[in-house]
Formats: sequence, C-alpha cells, structure tokens
Amino acid sequence: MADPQPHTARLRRRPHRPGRGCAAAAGRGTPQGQAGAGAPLSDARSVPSGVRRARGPQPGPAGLAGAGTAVRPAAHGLPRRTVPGRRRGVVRRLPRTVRPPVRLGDDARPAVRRPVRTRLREVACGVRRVTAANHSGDGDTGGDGNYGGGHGCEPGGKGSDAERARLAALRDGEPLVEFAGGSTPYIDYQSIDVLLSLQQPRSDAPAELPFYVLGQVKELLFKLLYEELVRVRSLLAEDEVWQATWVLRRVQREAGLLCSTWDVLGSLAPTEFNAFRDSLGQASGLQSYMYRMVEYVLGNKDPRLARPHLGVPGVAEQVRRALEEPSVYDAALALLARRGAPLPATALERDWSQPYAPSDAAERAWAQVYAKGGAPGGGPSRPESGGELFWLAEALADVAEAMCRWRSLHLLTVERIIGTKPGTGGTHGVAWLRRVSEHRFFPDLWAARGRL
Ligand code: HEM
Ligand SMILES: N[C@@H](CC(=O)c1ccccc1NC=O)C(=O)O
Repeated sequence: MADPQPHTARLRRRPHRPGRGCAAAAGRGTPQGQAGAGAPLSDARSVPSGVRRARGPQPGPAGLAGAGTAVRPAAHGLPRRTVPGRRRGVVRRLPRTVRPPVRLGDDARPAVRRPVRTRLREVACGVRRVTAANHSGDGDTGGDGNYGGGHGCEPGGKGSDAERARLAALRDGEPLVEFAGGSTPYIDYQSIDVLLSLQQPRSDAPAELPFYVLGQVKELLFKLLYEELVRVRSLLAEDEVWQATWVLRRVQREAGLLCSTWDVLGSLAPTEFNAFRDSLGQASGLQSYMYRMVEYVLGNKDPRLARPHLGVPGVAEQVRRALEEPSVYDAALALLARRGAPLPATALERDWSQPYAPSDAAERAWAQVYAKGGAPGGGPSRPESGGELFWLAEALADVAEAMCRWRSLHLLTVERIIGTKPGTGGTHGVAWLRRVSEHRFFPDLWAARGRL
C-alpha cells in the first residue's frame, strides 16, 4: 500500500532538532533558528521538541472557553510600535495587545454599557464577561411593546412564542426600535461591537481588509469545526453512531463554507497582496492554533507543529489537549473494534499524540463495513441491518474530502498569488503546502477503496 502520509512518515524518519539549520525566510525578518530547509518558523524560545513542557501559566478552562484570553506579547519579528509598510509610511494602527476571551464566567453584568475598549480591557483582566447582556430591562417604554420592562420579555433574558405573538400583535408587526441600557439585544447576544472592533489592518492597501476579514472568518469556522468534531468524537465513544453521522453531515457543509472563502481570496492580484505582505512580518496561517487543533482532532498528529503555541498562555493547554486526546478517527476505530472488527492493540491503545500509522487490519475492517452495509446493487442498506457503519464511513469520507479540498484550494490560491516565493512562516511556500495537502485524514478509509 502506498504511504498516504508522506509528511508524518518523513517526520518519523527525521526527528526535529531544535535550533538546527536555518529557515528559508529569505529577506523576511530574522530567522529564529529553525529546523531544516522549508521547516516553519516556530517559537525558538528554547522549547524542546515534544509537547510536554508548556510555558507560562495555563488556565486551561474546559473546551475552548478562555481561548484568546492572553495578553499578547509583541509580534515576532516586528518591532512592537512600528510596522514597516510599503506605501505612504503605512503605519496606521498599532498591533493590539488585548484580546477578548471567547467565554468567561457568568458574572459582573453592569447595567450600562461602557466603551468597547474599556470593556475589552476589563474582559482581558477577567473582570467581566463579554457576552453578558447588559440590559436590566428597567426602562419601561410605556406600553408600546418596545423593550424596557413591563412585558415579561427581558432583552437579556429568554423570550417565548407566546411573548412574541403578544408583542407582534400589540405593535401591529412593527419592529422593536427602542432599547434601554445603551445597547441592543442583538449586540448583547453576539458581542457584535466587540467583534467589529477587531479588524485592524496594518496598512492602507485596499486588499488588506478583505484578506484580514476572510482570515478571521476562517478562524471562526475552524473553531466551529473543532467544537463539532469534539462532539462527534464523544458521540462515537458513546456508540451514538446515528447522531455522530448527523453532526458530520453538518460538518461537511461547514467545511464547504470554509472552501468557498478561497473564491474571495483567489481574487487578490499578486500586486495587491504584495502591497501589504511585508506588514505581515513572520505571521502565517501555519501559526493558526485553531487550525492545528482541527488537524489534531481529525487525527493528523504532528507534535512539532504544536510548538509555536506552547509559549502562549491559555492557548498552550488547549493545543496540548487536542494533541494528546484521541481523535475522531481513533474513536471510530474503537467503535469498529467494539462491533467486532479484529483491530490490533497498536491501533486502539497508543500514545494519541503520535502520528497514526495506517493499518492493514483497519483497512480490511472498513472494507467489511462497505461489504456488509451495501444493499444488493451497491446502494446503502437499511439501518437495522447494521448499515449505520456504512453511513458513518461515508460521512467521515465526506468530511475528509472537504478538508482536502480546503487544502488544495489553499495551495492553488497561494501558487497563484505568490508563485514560488517563500512563505512568511519560514517554509518554501507552495512546496510545503503541496506536501501537507497529500495527507489523508482517516487514511484506512481511503485505502479501503482499493479493496472494494
Ligand atoms: C491569500 C493569501 C495567503 C497566502 C499567500 C498564504 C500562504 C501560505 C504559505 C506560504 C504557507 C506555508 C507556511 C509559511 O511559510 O507561511 C501557508 C500555510 C498555512 N496557511 Fe496560508 N496563505 C494565505 C492565506 C491563508 C488564509 C486566509 C488562511 C486561513 C486562515 C491560511 C491558513 C494557513 C494554514 C492553516 C497554513 C498551515 C498549513 C499546514 O501546515 O497544514 N492561509 N500559507
Ligand atoms: N503565509 C502567508 C501569510 C499568511 O498566511 C498570513 C499572515 C498573517 C495573517 C494571516 C495569514 N494567513 C491566514 O490568515 C504568506 O506567506 O504570505
């Protein structure tokens, strides 16, 4: 069987040695003592290879809560206060030093909203919760049905069908337009003001805003994918195969959404991108911890790529957990074993933080699933005949394919924009992306095709 995981296999043959060699970040800042040619820039602050020694405090709240609570250090490779630009001096904004958390405790709900910056600062200090509804519902609007109290429908609280029906009838279907407390329920629900304060391009180049916003959109989708996949893993562990399959159906669509963002980025002319590329310094999507966590939960475990995150308080713990926990694929294999597939212990009890080695037994097990699950004529069988594993296999294949598409589109778009130039993250660019896009999530599931 051809090795479907050239990347991880290569890593096994040639272990990473910190501080050796030099990155190929030709002309872009100061390389920081990287692994061999084409290896990405990572935090070279003497974190040894492996992931067991995280640096800094690690609050490590459950799930993703607390992600991004860190007060950020200066961007690598760039002076903290000035960002070199190509046109018109181009220093418009300073790098942010404060980020809001994703979720904090359910406390401290001030009745009046303060400016976003103040709130961000409070949030960063853990004083308040970003998503807390700030209305107390105390400003009665005098019976016109607008929020403000007296209707039992608190802006920050729960509504109900009956409540909404009463309100719509009372106002003859006119929208609610007055809200007490200096905010709207919409802002309060999704922290829209905070969200929309987080776009801070570093140059005046017109194409930087679309690049910036699309980058943020992708991060949100990575986060969503990660959370959904963690749920899939739990459902598989609980033998809730149909429910897991149902969530995977949605995950495929979410990954499709991720793919369509390349339509927009692909419209950037090389010259448009070059107009702000220097402002990026050594920042690279390769340093996306949310993406790394998605790769890990899907089962592509490469401990070396956790390293950039190990010095980031609040992030290190999450990345480490994603690396060390079983993946969705590990959970699927355990399920197959519980259903009688003869899988070796090496596939079922192993160090989850290490790359998965494709297995002939697993390949045969998936082939069995297709053989059993397929109705006469090759169609899917009915659930009661054990066909749920067939549906699961195809849902997993859908997600694997969607993620491969995302990577291929990335590769294609990058080739179109920067050609053969090195990446900002220290790699040879397209050559790195080509190699990582060869990886197949759930490799035995792909290999099983050759047996059917
Ligand atoms: C459109 C302009 C973009 C270019 C030219 C570009 C280029 C590159 C390059 C050259 C790499 C290899 C690492 C390096 O040396 O930097 C890379 C990696 C990566 N980029 Fe992009 N990228 C772009 C947009 C994005 C966007 C919008 C995202 C999504 C947030 C993204 C996510 C990633 C990820 C996750 C990796 C790591 C892939 C892996 O190692 O598995 N990139 N990119
Ligand atoms: N690696 C890219 C830059 C890049 O991907 C990037 C840089 C800063 C912030 C986000 C980035 N990518 C994903 O959103 C490059 O070589 O130009």
